Amino acid sequence: MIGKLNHVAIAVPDLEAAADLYRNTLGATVSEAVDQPDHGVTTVFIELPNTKIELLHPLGENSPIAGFLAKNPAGGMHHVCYEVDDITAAAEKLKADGLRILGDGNPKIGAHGKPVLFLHPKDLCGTLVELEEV
Ligand SMILES: CC[C@@H](C(=O)O)C(=O)SCCNC(=O)CCNC(=O)[C@H](O)C(C)(C)COP(=O)(O)OP(=O)(O)OC[C@H]1O[C@@H](n2cnc3c(N)ncnc32)[C@H](O)[C@@H]1OP(=O)(O)O
Ligand SMILES: [Co+2]
Repeated sequence: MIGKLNHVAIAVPDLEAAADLYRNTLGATVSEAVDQPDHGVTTVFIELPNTKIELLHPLGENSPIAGFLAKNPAGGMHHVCYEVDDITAAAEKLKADGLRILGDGNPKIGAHGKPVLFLHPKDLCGTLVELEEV
């Protein structure tokens, strides 16, 4: 069911410093910061030859990444995102297999304008997984 690795997300306490590090020290192609109010985060995307890195910083008072950054104040790897062809079919199969879909259970439009959803980290080897329909 899952296809390509779309991105690996890293939560960071200082988005500008992290973007500078990837741009100037690691020599990567780094986007501008974009607020994602529907997701409670600000994102910066880094283009790599075979995938993307998503830098995440909390936006607003109820950011879903606030707890993670409180536990990991220096930042850390937050989620991996796998591509799927049909997110509704994927969600139905995963629910039938007992995995918990986070939020209201329905896909939302993600940073690339495509439907995304998240699966509980305790159901997937301690790793928060995002699915993106491509
Ligand atoms: C920009 C849009 C989109 C895109 O297109 O790319 C994005 O990427 S948006 C990214 C931000 N959005 C989300 O992460 C949405 C889904 N996440 C959530 O709903 C929450 O973050 C969460 C997974 C439910 C965790 O919320 P939290 O408030 O931290 O809850 P708990 O404290 O109850 O955590 C439960 C349990 O899970 C552990 N945990 C939390 N976060 C992670 C994580 N990222 N990876 C692995 N494990 C995680 C947490 O430590 C708790 O464990 P215990 O302490 O053992 O109970
Ligand atoms: Co993501």
